[in-house]
Amino acid sequence: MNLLIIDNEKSQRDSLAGFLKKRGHALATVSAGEAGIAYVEKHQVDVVLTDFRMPDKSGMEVLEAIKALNPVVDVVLITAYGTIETAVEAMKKGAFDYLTKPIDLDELELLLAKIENHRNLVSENERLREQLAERYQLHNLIFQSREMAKVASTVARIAPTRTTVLISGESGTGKEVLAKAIHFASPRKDRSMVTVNCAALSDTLLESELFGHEKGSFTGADRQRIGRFEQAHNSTLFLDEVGDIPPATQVKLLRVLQERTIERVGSNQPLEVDVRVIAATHRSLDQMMKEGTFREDLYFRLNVVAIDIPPLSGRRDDIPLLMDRFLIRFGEENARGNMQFSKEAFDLLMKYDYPGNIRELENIVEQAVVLARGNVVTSAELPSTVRQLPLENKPVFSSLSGSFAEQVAAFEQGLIRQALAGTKGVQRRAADVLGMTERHLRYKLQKYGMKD
Ligand SMILES: Nc1ncnc2c1ncn2[C@@H]1O[C@H](COP(=O)(O)OP(=O)(O)OP(=O)(O)O)[C@@H](O)[C@H]1O
Repeated sequence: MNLLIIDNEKSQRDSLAGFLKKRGHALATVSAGEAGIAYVEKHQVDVVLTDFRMPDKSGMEVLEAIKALNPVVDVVLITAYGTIETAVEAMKKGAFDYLTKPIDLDELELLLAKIENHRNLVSENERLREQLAERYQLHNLIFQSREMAKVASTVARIAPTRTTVLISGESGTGKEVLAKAIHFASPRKDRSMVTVNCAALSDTLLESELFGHEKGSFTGADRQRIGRFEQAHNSTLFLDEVGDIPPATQVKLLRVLQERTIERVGSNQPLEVDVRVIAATHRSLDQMMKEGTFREDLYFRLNVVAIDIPPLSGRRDDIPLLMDRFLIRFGEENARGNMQFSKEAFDLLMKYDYPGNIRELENIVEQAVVLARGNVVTSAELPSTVRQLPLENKPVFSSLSGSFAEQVAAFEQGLIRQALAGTKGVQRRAADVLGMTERHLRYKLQKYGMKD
């Protein structure tokens, strides 16, 4: 360990130092309290052995100062007059222990072994806690909004189980990202998550995709095929766009979920599978169920835990963090170094509604990074839908030309026009809005030749 001895008596310092060096510790010595505190401030120290009575500071003051600087340092007080009171006070202030003079070297050695043991345990605990935190830090899921924190806490609760989860949310809100986050926070994380996009396949193909088929079971089935359920054995199966599963396949899916066995198309041999199913939909299954296009029994099987991801416009607190992370990511991917948004680009992106949700934000930032000339993304690189958003703090005049008087006049006219537009031309109310008398407003209108 790294030890520091603080003692004003040279003989005591030297004898302790000699002994401790021989025991393999790294050692520093100082002769006063203040110097000891300064040393701790600048160096890595594990244990401080400090004398109790010193001319400049008491051992108790040294103890307090060191603990305030770095609470991880263990402090041992050395006192000539061991009284219960001093011991109690020292322990209360956070000393690891105290020793009485003359120091019994065996006792000192035992004490240091105890400290070392304790420190190892503490760092082991910290490591375990970090590992735990890492596990609960959701894989690739960026958020800071309260809405998503709620989602994340549900995920943390249900991830370790095998419960079926139904994720709903608009397109691009991150349903697949969330499914992966659940998978990676689950005990199944060491096997890959298997994904099926149910909307992308025709009825027959979807069935064989999900459950596999035997050779010759239908035209074109020229060899046996392992289905996604079998592939996802002991892992997670993500059924994206589950609302698009046709009714006949819905029945089969329901049976698999109930019985936990599958049959390949063209076989009646049941195979047991242990699969956790996460389903996602951008459609309202609730509505589809009412309309009779989605089976009620399947809906309840899937909807054991329901997670609804709000659209990005409903959790605007996530926007700046996502902007920032995407800027870093695309900056790195395109070897553009440290990128930044100009103030105007930032304000516009903060204002936009993102009908395409996170996917749209991601695309906008990627495109802007690619188009940017230097390291700054300006509003010129943003799509016109974003660029054309009105910004309240936009200057009234677009260029600084003309004399001071001309610019002030233009500014005043702009304000007056805006106020009149807001009050549908009613001058009395416009004057109120502008905080001037009606007479003053009329004077200005006349002065600028504006329509009365
Ligand atoms: N919380 C998030 N943090 C980081 N990236 C995200 C997050 N949510 C979504 N994304 C990104 O946004 C894009 C869309 O996400 P994803 O494919 O998961 O959405 P989806 O809801 O499944 O969309 P769809 O319904 O269209 O399939 C992806 O590129 C993903 O990386």
